[in-house]
Amino acid sequence: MTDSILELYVNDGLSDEEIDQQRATYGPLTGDVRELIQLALQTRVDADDVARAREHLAAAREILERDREDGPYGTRFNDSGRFRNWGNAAIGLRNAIAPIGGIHEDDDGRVWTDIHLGPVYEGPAGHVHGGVSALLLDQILGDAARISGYPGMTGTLAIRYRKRTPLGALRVEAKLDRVEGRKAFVVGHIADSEGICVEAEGIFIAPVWMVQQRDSFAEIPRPE
Ligand SMILES: CCCCCCCC/C=C\CCCCCCCC(=O)SCCNC(=O)CCNC(=O)[C@H](O)C(C)(C)COP(=O)(O)OP(=O)(O)OC[C@H]1O[C@@H](n2cnc3c(N)ncnc32)[C@H](O)[C@@H]1OP(=O)(O)O
Repeated sequence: MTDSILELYVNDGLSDEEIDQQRATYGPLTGDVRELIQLALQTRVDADDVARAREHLAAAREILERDREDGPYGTRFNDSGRFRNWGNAAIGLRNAIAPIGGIHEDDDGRVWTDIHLGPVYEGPAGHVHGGVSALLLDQILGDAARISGYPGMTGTLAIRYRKRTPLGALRVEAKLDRVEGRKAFVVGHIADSEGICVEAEGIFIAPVWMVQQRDSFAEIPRPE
């Protein structure tokens, strides 16, 4: 069965140089917008200054809207096999709400990231929103499955919030536990400097269309 999700896996024919150029152009824009999101929450300037700042933002929007796409970014790749999921809500390079900047892989298959969650990810006062923790774990557990050779969609994500997760510096990590047929079982956690705050077990299931696509690649593509 052809799955409509495949229509969002597109070879856009860009050269590696063009991809690098896009990264250099749009990455810093994402960083600026990320800072703006936090400023919108934290600024204490008065109404006149807010009005002036909004005029500048309107001018910036007018420029950016001159040439834009509609709809989701999807997953794009080129002839040399570089994959981009730059719209991804957890890790996308062009997504200003994505909290993860990049991931590390260890030789033993452990995947981890060190992140700093600012006040825009707040749930309980001063602490991380539980849904944001789930977002982080879904991504890093999914990446651990993929990097171990078993990419899949999240079938089940079981989360145990063991203690409150403070905003600030956190480590998120995950590792493949076992594989049964099309199901990859992955375990992971979020920790602060004093230990584990949130634990998770995920079951990542390779849909049939993904198994077919995966088999046509020499190795599982690494999104950038
Ligand atoms: C050009 C392609 C390139 C390929 C390489 C790609 C690189 C990929 C890059 C990146 C990878 C991803 C990294 C991202 C991380 C973030 C992931 C997300 O946030 S995903 C969004 C949230 N998840 C969904 O929206 C899923 C929605 N659900 C579904 O699509 C289906 O239900 C799916 C695929 C999960 C299962 O559907 P079925 O039709 O394949 O499953 P059936 O055939 O019924 O069952 C297979 C086995 O799985 C069990 N199963 C089915 N559903 C289950 C579930 N929900 N939980 C646990 N087990 C389940 C069944 O009991 C069965 O087990 P038994 O083989 O009998 O032992």
